[in-house]
Amino acid sequence: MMGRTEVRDGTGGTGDAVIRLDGVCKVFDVYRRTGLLRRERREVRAVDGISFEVARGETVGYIGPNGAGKSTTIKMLTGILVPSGGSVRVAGIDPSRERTRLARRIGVVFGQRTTLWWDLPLRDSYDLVRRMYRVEPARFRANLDRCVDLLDLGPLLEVPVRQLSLGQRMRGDIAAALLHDPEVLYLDEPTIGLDVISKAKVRQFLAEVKAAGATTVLLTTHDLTDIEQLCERVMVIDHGRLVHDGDLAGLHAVGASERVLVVDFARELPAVDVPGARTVRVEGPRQWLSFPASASAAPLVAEVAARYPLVDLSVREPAIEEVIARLYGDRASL
Ligand SMILES: Nc1ncnc2c1ncn2[C@@H]1O[C@H](COP(=O)(O)OP(=O)(O)OP(=O)(O)O)[C@@H](O)[C@H]1O
Repeated sequence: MMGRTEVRDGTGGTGDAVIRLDGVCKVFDVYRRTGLLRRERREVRAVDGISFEVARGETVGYIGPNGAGKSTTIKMLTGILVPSGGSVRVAGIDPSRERTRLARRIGVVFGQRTTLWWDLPLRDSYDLVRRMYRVEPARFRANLDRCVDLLDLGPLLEVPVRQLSLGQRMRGDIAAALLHDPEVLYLDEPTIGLDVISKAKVRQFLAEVKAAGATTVLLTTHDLTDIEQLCERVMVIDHGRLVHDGDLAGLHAVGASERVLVVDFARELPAVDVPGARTVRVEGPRQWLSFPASASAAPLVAEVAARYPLVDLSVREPAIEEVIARLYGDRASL
């Protein structure tokens, strides 16, 4: 299952790993009231023996269904939570022991909440970041100019954060996380709730960060397009365990997932019959054709267009949950 080949050094790890987890666990005690004065203790193993390494400059997707343990992992990587077992190193630092020292070396973006100051204009928030991390002025200016340029922040710098749209705020948050040149960037759902244009801007910016090669990125998302556009490697966590570590194609192959071509014809037709796909739904002139996610849609589209009066089409990606459900279905039947 672990589809990655790693060159190990004598210390049991890869030479240039910036993030290193070895047998990491996090157990929460959860109490449930069972009577007037009685409560029952239950253990939740949110992370259950995870080991992986991420090399310098890699952008890795970290995905899984709700409650899988992604946020718990990221909280251990930032030092907010102390692991119940195993060891964590980020840039050579044990996060829970040296959280403040680590903070200078990492950047964190949570899609669900902002790290910016709500009532301050973006520019003032950035100035506070500069002072907090004691970023050298010339470096700060260069980083800010680059972010303003690539994230289109120019017209927003004087606007208080609370007046920004979600997409604008997210771009502002991403810039704030990078102004101190972190070696490692954690992105927790950076495109959640964004419109198509904002999503594209965020992805394009992250692609530039990746191309520059200096930052190691761990990306948590429910949007497979984020992964497809940014990550050669994807790790899947479910029930606190790593169930896949490899490329996205490998995940689709293992999960036997399917994409759906939605076609609109000029008129109602019986279910179409084209090689490499099966028609799974017909509704008036619209039909849904399922085909393997690992296959290209191009030959299928060409075939349909050549044989039928095609008016419009779109391709629907499988949801991560669906891929993982299949992956698990397959494993359960082994
Ligand atoms: N502080 C806590 N106390 C008790 N249980 C917790 C706590 N934090 C997380 N859990 C539990 O640990 C498990 C993993 O949660 P976690 O938030 O890491 O999942 P996730 O993969 O980030 O999910 P989501 O995609 O919904 O954010 C869940 O069962 C959750 O209920």
